[in-house]
Amino acid sequence: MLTAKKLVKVYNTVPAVRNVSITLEPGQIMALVGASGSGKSTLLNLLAGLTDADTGEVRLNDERVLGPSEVLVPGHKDIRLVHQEYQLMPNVSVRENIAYALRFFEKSYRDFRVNELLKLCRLTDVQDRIPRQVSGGEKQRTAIARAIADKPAVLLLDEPFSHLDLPNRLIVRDLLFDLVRHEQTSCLFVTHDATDALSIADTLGILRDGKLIQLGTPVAVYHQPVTAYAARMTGLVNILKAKYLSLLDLPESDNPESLICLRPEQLKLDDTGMPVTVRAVYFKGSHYELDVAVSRYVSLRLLTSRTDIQVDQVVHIRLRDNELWRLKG
Ligand SMILES: Nc1ncnc2c1ncn2[C@@H]1O[C@H](COP(=O)(O)OP(=O)(O)OP(=O)(O)O)[C@@H](O)[C@H]1O
Repeated sequence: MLTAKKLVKVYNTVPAVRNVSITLEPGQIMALVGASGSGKSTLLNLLAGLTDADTGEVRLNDERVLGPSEVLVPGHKDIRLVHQEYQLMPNVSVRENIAYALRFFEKSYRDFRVNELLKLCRLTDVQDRIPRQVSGGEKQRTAIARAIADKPAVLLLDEPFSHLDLPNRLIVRDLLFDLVRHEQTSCLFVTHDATDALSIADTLGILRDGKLIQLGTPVAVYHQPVTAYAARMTGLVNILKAKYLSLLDLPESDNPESLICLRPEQLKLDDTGMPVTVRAVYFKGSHYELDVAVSRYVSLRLLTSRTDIQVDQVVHIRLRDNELWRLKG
């Protein structure tokens, strides 16, 4: 189990990580989501023992993970970090890049394990190519295969999905899923886009300005975000002041300035609902996203499978159930 307790890191005067505590169980996938500059990379480096914390500590089971000022070779043997740039050896094949991580093992085991990793990471067909002859997705999977070759307890990934197209994102998502299931590796990745995090993580954290402002299951964070930032980081959302609830035929709350979070799927088209004007229609493949004007000041997003909605059309909308989520800020 990897635990971080009250980690703090300040660069000169810039606080990059503020008092972050997390626990990562074996076989668990955790995603930390945050905007650019929220401290994601710094936190990963602290967890990997590659940056010294100002205060706080990281432990793997009962052992303290030492920082670079305390050891000759920075990093912990059971914790691996896959960087965004992959850092592969450019002049040797995919297979040899992976095998290098196993150079201290017997050849028969090394061959067996490399074949297993090539299969797990869907790289068998490109194993003899050098990195510049494979795609970005394949490079990244090579970096993951190399990182997990000697079965570390913890795999940390910096933005594993950000440079990949959709098919490759799905391959990496499935790969991480298989990895934790087959090898009981703990996996923590950071990302600025929660789309993949929501579907794969057991636990989702929201980082803002170096602080972990929320930690919970993806379902809980998605439906009950603590702030407007957490709501926006986890998907499409309507955020409106409580004083506008009457426009939706809902009772206003005691504090008219408090913020209400309404996910688009909580709204539906319903002929008995409030009239609104369609401002835009976006085709999303499986459905359409509508931007509707409720008043001069309030517009909302909702989803529909109807194909007949046009811009400027008046439609009627209603809340699916009367459950509203109030944000704290
Ligand atoms: N070596 C450094 N020296 C000074 N400030 C730094 C250093 N590294 C990061 N910072 C600052 O610390 C804060 C957190 O940076 P960090 O790179 O951890 O964020 P991030 O969430 O990973 O950002 P991004 O998504 O853009 O990579 C930022 O304000 C950044 O400018």
